[in-house]
Amino acid sequence: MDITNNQVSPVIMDPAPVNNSRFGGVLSSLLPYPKQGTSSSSSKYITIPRRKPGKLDDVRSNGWLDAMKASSPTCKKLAADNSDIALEDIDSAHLSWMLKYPSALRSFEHIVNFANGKRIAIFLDYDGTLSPIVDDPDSAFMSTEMRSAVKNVAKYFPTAIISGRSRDKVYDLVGLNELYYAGSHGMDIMGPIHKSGSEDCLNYVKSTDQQRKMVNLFQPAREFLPAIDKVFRALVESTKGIRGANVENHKFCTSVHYRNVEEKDWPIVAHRVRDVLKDYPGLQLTHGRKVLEVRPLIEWNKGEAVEFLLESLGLSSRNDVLAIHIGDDNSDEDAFRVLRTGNIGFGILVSSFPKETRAVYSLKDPAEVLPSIRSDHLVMEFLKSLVSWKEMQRHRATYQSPPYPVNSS
Ligand SMILES: O=P(O)(O)OC[C@H]1O[C@H](O[C@H]2O[C@H](CO)[C@@H](O)[C@H](O)[C@H]2O)[C@H](O)[C@@H](O)[C@@H]1O
Repeated sequence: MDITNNQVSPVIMDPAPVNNSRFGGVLSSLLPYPKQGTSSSSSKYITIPRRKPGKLDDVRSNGWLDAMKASSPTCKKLAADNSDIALEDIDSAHLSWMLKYPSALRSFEHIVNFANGKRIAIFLDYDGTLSPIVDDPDSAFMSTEMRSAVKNVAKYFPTAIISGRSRDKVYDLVGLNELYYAGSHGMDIMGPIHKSGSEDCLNYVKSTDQQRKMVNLFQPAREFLPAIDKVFRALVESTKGIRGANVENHKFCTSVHYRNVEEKDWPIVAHRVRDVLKDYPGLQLTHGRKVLEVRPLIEWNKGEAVEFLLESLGLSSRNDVLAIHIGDDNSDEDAFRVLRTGNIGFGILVSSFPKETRAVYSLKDPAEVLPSIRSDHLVMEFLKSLVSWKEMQRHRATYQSPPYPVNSS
């Protein structure tokens, strides 16, 4: 049996699953990938390994431009024609991709059957997941309906936003106090007081949240703050002549947007960024959706942030936890990977086009690719379905319990 779909036999398995004691060998046989690592331990948060600087990739020979072109491709059919798309118009590559990564909405029954009796934790990316992708990053607002869907989810399940934006910016955009927030690709986490009590290390900062409640800030890249600030200013300076280029400071990382730059000028963006980065061997470059992201060269990403939050919430090393991460971007792959390899849960990739992913499910299958159906609406539908399912379960539990106390003597 496979968690991805109970009707079709969809997923070609990797090598035979190993028995996973965390899940009593059950989840390992349900998820398509076997557990490879062990569960996280709090001691790993004391020192986060810094990676050795590598040689800076050459813009032409090493595929910066290919990656820039590949990031966030537009589905030609959608761009060219806003009219109805028949299912038969969707190419076979997409259909076979969908067999491998079925729609989380169409597989909902299967997901909740599997989740029954487990403690669910929800991790959500922001841009392209909770909000639609727009040209101006400052105008990427989530809808009021989405906000209320996320708020409802958080009533029943611990919920965290894990974004490439700075924590403050993403908090301003989401505006819900009941969530946990991890900004700068997980390098700035505001979470609960760590259950293991191991916060006495350099990476932790005690702070207060918007309601003046004591919280822990976990910032494993604090020493990079001056470098990020400097590189941000250098990038602003070096790209200021490029029409449409825009640089954002996200505190522990910085983004160079080229969505609004004419494609003929993309090589200029790539060269300028590369030239700046030559002076910063402690920083690395990653590719997002029409954005170049500059971040500290440390072993920390959205995947580590998911593990960290699970541990802080007292949800790691338990057999009954199911973590779900929903995201659309390359950086979300780190979270998908951790969930797969740790057999902790699964990822849901939001994508209109087939792509390699470590997620188990997708949102936007061929029928959902209609231009009138927005990805964030599908994510909202999934979140609402989870809430309805949970409410139904509670209702059933109340209805089935005897109306009077049972005398056990
Ligand atoms: O991890 P995320 O929350 O998805 O953050 C990744 C990047 O998101 C933002 O950029 C993306 O969304 C913009 C608004 O829709 C869009 O204009 C841009 O092209 C996308 O890449 C954010 O502005 C970036 O700084 C983040 O790195």
